[in-house]
Amino acid sequence: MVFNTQRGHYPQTRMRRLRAHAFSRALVSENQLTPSDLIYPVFVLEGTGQREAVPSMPGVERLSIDLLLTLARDAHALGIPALALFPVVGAEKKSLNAEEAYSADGLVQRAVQALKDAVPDLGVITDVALDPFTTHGQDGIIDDAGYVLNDTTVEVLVQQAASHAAAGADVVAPSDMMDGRIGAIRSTLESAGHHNTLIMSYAAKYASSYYGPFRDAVGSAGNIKGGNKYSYQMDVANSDEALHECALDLAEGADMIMVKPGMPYLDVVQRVKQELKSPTFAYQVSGEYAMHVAAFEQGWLSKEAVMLESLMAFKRAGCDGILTYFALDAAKALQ
Ligand SMILES: NCC(=O)CCC(=O)O
Ligand SMILES: [Mg+2]
Repeated sequence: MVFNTQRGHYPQTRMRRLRAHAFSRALVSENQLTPSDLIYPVFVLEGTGQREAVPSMPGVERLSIDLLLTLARDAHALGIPALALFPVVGAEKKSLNAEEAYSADGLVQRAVQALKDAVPDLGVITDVALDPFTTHGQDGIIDDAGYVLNDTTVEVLVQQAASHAAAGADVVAPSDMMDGRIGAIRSTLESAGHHNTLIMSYAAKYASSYYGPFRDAVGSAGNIKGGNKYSYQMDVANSDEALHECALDLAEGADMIMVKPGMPYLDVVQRVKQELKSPTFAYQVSGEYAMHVAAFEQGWLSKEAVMLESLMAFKRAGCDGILTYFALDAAKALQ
C-alpha cells in the first residue's frame, strides 16, 4: 500500500473537508452495515410456551420451538438472512457417545423442520458438535484418559450433519475443530443428494475464555471434563495457523469459513479475508455480548451507538457477515 505523498499538504489538503457534511461523509463511507450482514444465534428448548432467561446474557432467552417461530418471523421481517440454532439438551438426553445428536426426531431436527415450514425464506444454520449431547461436555467422543478421539468423533459428526440436512437445514456449521470433518461431511452430503447444503466451517475457533456465558446458556459450563478444549481448539497466540486451518476447510469443501471469537480476533479475520478471498464470517461470542451489555446496564456505554460500532468493526476487518446476539436489536436500529 503506497500513499501518494504528492497529494499535497495542509492547507491544500484538509482531511476535515469531507467530514464537514453528512452528504459527503455518506459518499465516502468505505463500509456499510445492514441487517443482511447479521446471523442471529438462538437457543432452543423442549416443550411448548417455554421461555427461560440466560442470566449471564441479559436479553437472551432460551425458547421452545413454538416461541422460536415468532422470533424467526420477526428476524426475517427485519431483514436478517439466517438463524444459527443451538439446542439446550436435558441431562436425560446426554450420553457418553452423544447418540441424541443424530436422532431424526431430536430437538434440533424438529426445530429445523418447524422453522423451514413457518419461515421458508429464512436460512437455518445448525451447529455440528457434540458438546450439548455429551455427559462430559467435550465436543467429541473421549477415551479413558479424557482425550477427544478425532476420527471416532468425525464418524458421529457426519451422522449429525446428515440428520440436519435431512431435516432441511440450509447450512451445517461444524464447530468442533476435529481434523478432516469438513471433507467427511461434504462427501456424505454429496452421496445423500444434498448437493446444495452449505457448510459454514468454524475453521479458526480458538480455545477462548470468552465462551463462558454460552456454556451457561446451553448448560454445559459445569461439566467440561478436563476443564478445557486445548487439544482441539486453537492457541490464542496463533494466527498463521488460522490461515492453514481455513485453507484446509475450503479445500475440503467448506463454502464459508468462520473466525471465533470476534472482536479480539479481527486481525485474524483481516488476514483470512485478504489471503483466502473467500466468504468469511466471525462470531461475536457470548462473552463479548455480556461485556457490552454489562457496560450498557451500568450506563457506562451507550447501547445503540456502541453495538453498531462493534458490528461495523467486523465489516471493516473484512467480514461478509457476523454471528451476533445483537442481531435483532441491531437490525431494528438499522431500519
Ligand atoms: N458453537 C457455538 C459456540 O460455542 C458459541 C460460543 C459463544 O457464543 O460464546
Ligand atoms: Mg481444522
